Amino acid sequence: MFDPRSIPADQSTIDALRSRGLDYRQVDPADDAALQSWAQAETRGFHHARPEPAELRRELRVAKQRSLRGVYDPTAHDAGVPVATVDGWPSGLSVPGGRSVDAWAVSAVTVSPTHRRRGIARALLEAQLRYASEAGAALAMLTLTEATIYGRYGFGPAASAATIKVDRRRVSWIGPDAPGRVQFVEPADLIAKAPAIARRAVSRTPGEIDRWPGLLERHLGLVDPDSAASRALRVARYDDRSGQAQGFVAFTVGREPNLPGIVEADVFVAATDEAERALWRFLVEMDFVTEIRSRLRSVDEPLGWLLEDPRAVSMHDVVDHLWLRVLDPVVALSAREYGASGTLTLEVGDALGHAAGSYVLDASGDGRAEVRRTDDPGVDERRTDERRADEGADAAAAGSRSGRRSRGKATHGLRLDVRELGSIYLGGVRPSVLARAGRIEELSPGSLALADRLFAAPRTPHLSIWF
Ligand SMILES: CC(=O)SCCNC(=O)CCNC(=O)[C@H](O)C(C)(C)COP(=O)(O)OP(=O)(O)OC[C@H]1O[C@@H](n2cnc3c(N)ncnc32)[C@H](O)[C@@H]1OP(=O)(O)O
Repeated sequence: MFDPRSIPADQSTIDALRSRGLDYRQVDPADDAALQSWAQAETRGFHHARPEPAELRRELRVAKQRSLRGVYDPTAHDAGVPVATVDGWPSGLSVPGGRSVDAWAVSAVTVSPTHRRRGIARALLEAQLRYASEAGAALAMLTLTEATIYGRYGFGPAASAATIKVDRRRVSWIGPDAPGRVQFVEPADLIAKAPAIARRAVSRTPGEIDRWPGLLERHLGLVDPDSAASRALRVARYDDRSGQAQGFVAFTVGREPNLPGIVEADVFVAATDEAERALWRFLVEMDFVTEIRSRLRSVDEPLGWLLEDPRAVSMHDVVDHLWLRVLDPVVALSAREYGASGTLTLEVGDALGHAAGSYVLDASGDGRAEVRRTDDPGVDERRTDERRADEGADAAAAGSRSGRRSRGKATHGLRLDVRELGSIYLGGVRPSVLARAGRIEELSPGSLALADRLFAAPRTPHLSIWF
């Protein structure tokens, strides 16, 4: 895996911020005091309380693997605490068809209220995109606080999430019985198996990203196991008929004396549909509760179809959860599978340059597509050659497919900005919807209908964590 700490600080960002009297630098992963100051600035930037000591220790462990960057004001009262923070790291992103594409996660973007609106965030974000390109990421990605911040850097909303609430009194299960079993497990006993289950859950869901070391420990309450929050957490695991662990939920039941409780199940990891059904059934049939809530669930949950009364399930707080920014359209578009065959030109605009150009996407009926850049064929051929070399065994298959396929001139095309390309990439937003909003231009009749069919994904994209 590419080590983000090896990328030197971006010189143009250093110069731009120095001209404003500010220092931009990477936080030394060996300097615990500097990491702590960075973490304090980040929690303050998000208006959070100061972290508990155990949480701070966990953050430092994660931080040592990352390339944290900070902006420092040498004239400030405490010049060792950054006035702005950002974190970025390489991570796989699951795409339709079951592959993972190399992407770059951006997180922890904060600028102190004392230094806002001086262009610091812009400098940090533009540098992150350059690091991502240097690292070979085909896309950058983030989850965000406010939806008005990141469009200007080429990000578009690509996968939604929602809070699911279930009225326990209306629950009557009509779905199939699971052949395996759900059982309670202690978090410490699950942690050895949890990463493998999570990995399979991630790979079957477009929009999910690789889990990083330390995340599952936090989800299972193992960072500070004696805290009240950790002691309230219960964990149940689903094992299939052959005893293979295929999913787990971590939940709390909040209740007042003598009153039924409310289940809060925000950690819900299922590597198979069978595990997903079994874990839902376990939660929604629980006695002595009135409601089951789960945040960051898919907007396409099958739960309503498993109950006699689908209105027992309601969806709340639907948000544009995952935002994507395409950096290399050839690699990004080649990684996913497509829902139809056909040839489509994409004329992509990008004010920051990374993805700007004209591309032809040539999809065969087997789901794969060949993508090439048409406005600079030399660059495209080099990139395609490198990609094929990287893909090893896939190269032979790709070669034989391209032999079968016509390289004829594309007759269908769209003109769009890189933001819209990010939004349609995983199949969570139909190109025709963005065209209705005036954000995609159809270059010839039939192009939108073809694009809708091509970009359709068999599974609605979904990201179930914050990062
Ligand atoms: C991936 C993540 O980490 S998401 C987390 C984002 N961070 C937060 O929400 C924490 C609280 N907010 C902040 O720390 C800051 O307000 C930030 C980071 C959002 C913005 O930092 P600033 O340094 O003030 O932004 P900067 O001066 O570079 O502004 C760049 C542009 O973004 C715009 N902008 C900045 N913040 C916002 C906002 N909250 N809403 C809308 N527009 C914004 C500016 O107006 C400017 O617009 P322009 O392109 O027309 O010139």
